[in-house]
Amino acid sequence: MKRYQDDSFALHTDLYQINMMETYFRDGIHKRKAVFDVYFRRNPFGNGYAIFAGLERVITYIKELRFSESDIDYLRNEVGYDEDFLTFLKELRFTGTIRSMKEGELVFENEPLMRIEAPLAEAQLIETAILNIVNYQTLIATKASRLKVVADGDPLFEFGTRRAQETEAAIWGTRAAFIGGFQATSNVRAGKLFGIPVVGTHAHALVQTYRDEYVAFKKYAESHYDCTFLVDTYDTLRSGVPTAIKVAKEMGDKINFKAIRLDSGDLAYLSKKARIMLDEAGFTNTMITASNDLDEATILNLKAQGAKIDMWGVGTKLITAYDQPALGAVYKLVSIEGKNGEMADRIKISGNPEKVTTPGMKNVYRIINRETKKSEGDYITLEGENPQEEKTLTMFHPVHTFICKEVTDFDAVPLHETIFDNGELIYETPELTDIQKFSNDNLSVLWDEYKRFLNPEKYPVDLSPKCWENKRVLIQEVQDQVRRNRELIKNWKSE
Ligand SMILES: Nc1ncnc2c1ncn2[C@@H]1O[C@H](COP(=O)(O)OP(=O)(O)OP(=O)(O)O)[C@@H](O)[C@H]1O
Ligand SMILES: O=P(O)(O)OC[C@H]1O[C@H](OP(=O)(O)OP(=O)(O)O)[C@H](O)[C@@H]1O
Ligand SMILES: O=C(O)c1cccnc1
Repeated sequence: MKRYQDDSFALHTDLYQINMMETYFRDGIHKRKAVFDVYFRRNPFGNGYAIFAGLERVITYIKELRFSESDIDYLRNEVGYDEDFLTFLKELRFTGTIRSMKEGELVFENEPLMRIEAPLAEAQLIETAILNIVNYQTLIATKASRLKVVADGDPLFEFGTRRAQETEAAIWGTRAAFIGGFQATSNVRAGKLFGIPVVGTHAHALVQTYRDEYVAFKKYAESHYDCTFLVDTYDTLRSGVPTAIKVAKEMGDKINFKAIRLDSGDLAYLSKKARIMLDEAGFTNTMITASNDLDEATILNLKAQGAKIDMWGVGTKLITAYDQPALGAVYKLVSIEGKNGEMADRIKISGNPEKVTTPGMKNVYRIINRETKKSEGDYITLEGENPQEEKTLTMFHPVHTFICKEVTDFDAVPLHETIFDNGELIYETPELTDIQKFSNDNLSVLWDEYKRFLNPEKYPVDLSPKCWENKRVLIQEVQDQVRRNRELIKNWKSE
């Protein structure tokens, strides 16, 4: 096959999206307004919350969305669409409205992270890329936030590029990790692109190159002011730590003996012993960094063992979301314009009540108790409802409706921002450090029960009575329709 230039993201979609676009185009309904929700059904890693990330990349994708000449050539030559449809694709730009959670926002299961209102064909096309971006970045930001909670204020460094699922995952995963609370990265390109602080020690290769640990540390010290020596190449306590101390003493003020790094063995035992050796040599400010397949469970455990580790380098388990590599966010149609121009809500039924979609154009509010300043839960309304106007909010679980509470003195904080308004980008992405701060500050509205690392309490995400009634009516309508269809098929078979 001829090779085509990789010059656009428009084909970064599943073929079925373009096939559906073609059906809508042939039927003349491709310009009807459709509304889709992006949401996930289970918080990742058994966590009590997730951290939303990915919006910046979604914005760039939407802004630049257009089929290039080579895209059209490929579709014409290799897939075989007709010219009129190809002309439509060629002229396509995103003209819809996107409302979204801000990056760094605390988000929960079954609430719309993004709401896309756009001509049906456009909204259909962008599903795959949006999910691709948001699923991964939200997963990594959440993993990073879990690590931050257990690190309890210690600096966390992202070391994962070499183990990431390809280059873009490393870059955008690093950005997501920073949003979730990591302090720095070893990936220099991520530093350049996003302004994330870069950090680096040295690898075992340096010691292997000079063979002798003393020579290696000395050469490194002669070429760098800030020194972190990796002390585990041969024998951490008998050779690595004493050699690092010797070199630091010899170099005196010519270097800043910042840290040693432990990368194997029993990190609790070695760090305690190394701490004593450093202190006894007068290097009380020299810190200990640990790495080696760390994750939140290991860090928590090392802390429980009294490990004397000050900084943590986390690679594989963070950047690959090792224990749960997919978030599972979905993109579901919730409303569509009818022939008469009026919007008609749509539902998708499932045998599992938690998988039944919530129809209608919706908004999400965080209900903050004015007295405690803590969140009572998130509250999903239909468009046009304003929960702030209610004196008393009745919040009930959308499946187990007997779980119910009344809230009176509250602020209803809208969580969605308008990003694109009829195709026009009206949102300015904040500085990454502000996003990180926003993400960190947000955690203070959650009671500790929702933040705990193991078996957290389930955070309420509730529907307004109107939203719930709308869903109930649609379920009824679909059930009636299924019954009618079954009758028709029965009659047709017996004819
Ligand atoms: N005291 C400790 N308590 C709990 N887990 C630890 C402790 N010390 C190290 N670990 C973790 O145990 C795992 C040890 O893995 P592994 O046995 O592969 O490392 P290693 O043999 O020490 O080093 P390597 O094989 O990388 O040279 C790592 O995930 C590490 O972070
Ligand atoms: O363990 P991770 O959480 O994935 O963190 C990144 C790992 O990458 C490096 O090891 P590698 O064996 O690739 O190289 P090095 O030890 O020779 O530096 C580093 O020493 C860490 O162990
Ligand atoms: O700088 C480091 O210590 C580092 C960088 C990448 C991976 N592992 C360690």
